[in-house]
Amino acid sequence: MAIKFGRPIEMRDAPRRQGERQTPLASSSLDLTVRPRRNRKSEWARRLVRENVLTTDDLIWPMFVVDGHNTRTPVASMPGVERLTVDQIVRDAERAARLDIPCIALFPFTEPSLRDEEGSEALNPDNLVCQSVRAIKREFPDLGVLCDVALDPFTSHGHDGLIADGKILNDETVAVLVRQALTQAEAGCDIIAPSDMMDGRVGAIREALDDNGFGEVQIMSYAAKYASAFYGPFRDAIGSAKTLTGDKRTYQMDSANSDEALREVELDIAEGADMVMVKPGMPYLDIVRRVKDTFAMPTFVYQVSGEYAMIAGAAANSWIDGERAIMESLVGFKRAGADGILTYFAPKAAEKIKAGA
Ligand SMILES: NCc1[nH]cc(CCC(=O)O)c1CC(=O)O
Ligand SMILES: [Mg+2]
Repeated sequence: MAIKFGRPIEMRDAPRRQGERQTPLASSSLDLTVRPRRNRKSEWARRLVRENVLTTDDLIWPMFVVDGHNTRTPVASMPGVERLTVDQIVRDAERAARLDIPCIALFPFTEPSLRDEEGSEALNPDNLVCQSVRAIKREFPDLGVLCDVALDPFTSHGHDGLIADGKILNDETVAVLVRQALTQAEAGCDIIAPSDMMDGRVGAIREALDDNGFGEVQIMSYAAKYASAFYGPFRDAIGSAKTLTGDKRTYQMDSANSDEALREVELDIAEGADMVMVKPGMPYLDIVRRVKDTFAMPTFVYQVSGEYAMIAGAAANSWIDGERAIMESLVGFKRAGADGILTYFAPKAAEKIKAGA
């Protein structure tokens, strides 16, 4: 059947039956040959024609790590999400493994006293991220661990790179990011995920990993990352919201752009990215679709903190049915072409999937 704009051409002019019917219609009946509702008549019929499925294999669970012991601190703007001390991160890693979530992602809340202009704590082999990776890998070597590469959790100004005269320096920042990536790889990180949006960082990190015996460490590039208001709660969670000076629009993308996302993704693939990511998620589903269709790469999407807060906040007020909204938003990413989703809803969604719901 020829399809144009998603509709079979043959159907456009013939929605109704031609000629005489054997059985006369009741006066209120439409004489329709095609009734799409037939395929929705019951749960088994809907399951039979369902085009996309969400499985636990599609999920990456981002977690926040903080200094201390045996403590879980709620993040006010992300109801249900907590900052965890390293021992508690290991407990949630165990939960991830039990739920068949393939991979977790780690983000640190760095003590303000450890933050400086250069983000030097990023290079400390004993920083919270590295401690967590080692602790997790000791107990759960088969759980994937992704580490974010960017300086914002470690800088006093909250930017992802080094600053001089109010400008974010590109090449100087890349040199530091390379060292940060090596530090994380040394700790046992499986996937390096540069989220900084400096030009050329994927190639530089790939070369350094290969030169230092980390040829198997993957790179998931935040390739099309937009300057977004939806990162607000994340910046609360890592403690950079109050300190951030200005915004990130000289390095993160303009939300009005789409072709530019393809150019960014193309560059990161050429530089050696194994997987690419679009971020944020829900307002950028068109970008996910274009990236997947254009490059046929493993394509990930980040349902970011503000998206989480919108759903969790509305659900907490009973303005929406939270569980259904979560699953609907996640299958929406699959429908758009995503191979996987970073989402703070990962454990909840995995539990629901496992319960067969
Ligand atoms: N470069 C850091 C980084 N890595 C992931 C997020 C956002 C994640 C979220 O909002 O859930 C950010 C924030 C930012 O760029 O300001
Ligand atoms: Mg780029």
